[in-house]
Amino acid sequence: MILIGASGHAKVILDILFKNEITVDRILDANPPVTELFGVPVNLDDGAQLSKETKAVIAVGNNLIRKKIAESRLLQYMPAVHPRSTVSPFAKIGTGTVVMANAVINPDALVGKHCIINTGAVIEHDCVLEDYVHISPNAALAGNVTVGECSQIGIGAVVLQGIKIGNNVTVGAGAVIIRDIPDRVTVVGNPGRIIK
Ligand SMILES: CC(=O)SCCNC(=O)CCNC(=O)[C@H](O)C(C)(C)COP(=O)(O)OP(=O)(O)OC[C@H]1O[C@@H](n2cnc3c(N)ncnc32)[C@H](O)[C@@H]1OP(=O)(O)O
Repeated sequence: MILIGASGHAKVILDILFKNEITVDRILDANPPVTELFGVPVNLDDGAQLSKETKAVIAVGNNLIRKKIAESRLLQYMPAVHPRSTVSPFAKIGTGTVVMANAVINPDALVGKHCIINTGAVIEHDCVLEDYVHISPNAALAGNVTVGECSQIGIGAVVLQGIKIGNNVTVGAGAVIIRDIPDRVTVVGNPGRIIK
């Protein structure tokens, strides 16, 4: 297994992989901030081709950059699920998606590829998360919520049941979303209002 990205987010993913007794051989980073993380060497990512059989997780928090890397490098992307998260056997999570400690994903939720379900996040029944979504720590989606590609739900935000959130949306920390949100906007506050 390799990681792509050596940020703080990578530390959390390494911790999850270690807890699952998965060996990480190396970490690639286009601009390595360190030479090793928890004993795993960090190497310069010069864009060289890797075997398509290489198992990998993209440990990059920025949704658009994660998408760019996934689309430019065809590897065997793996999920990373913390053993103390709760993922229903009736939910689905896509390749490359990471699920942090204490997160809950309830039945019939569909979580796409390369998503981040961060620490303590709650994804209720029947939610649909498209690819490259990030649900930040302690954010909660009530039942039947839809979140479009590359959108981020900020730390501690809540989304009421049945709401549809568009693509490339940023929901600010602590926001309360009570109405559908169109594509490419930033929403903050309670009730959530569009500021950009
Ligand atoms: C493990 C991890 O760390 S995961 C990462 C978790 N991090 C997050 O969830 C961060 C979420 N990001 C935010 O909440 C950000 O503040 C954003 C994206 C909503 C806005 O950021 P920016 O685009 O830089 O906007 P900026 O800081 O200039 O604020 C614009 C206005 O919105 C207000 N504002 C910003 N964030 C919020 C918020 N969360 N709630 C209410 N108001 C807010 C500001 O006070 C400012 O108001 P003003 O124009 O009246 O002065």
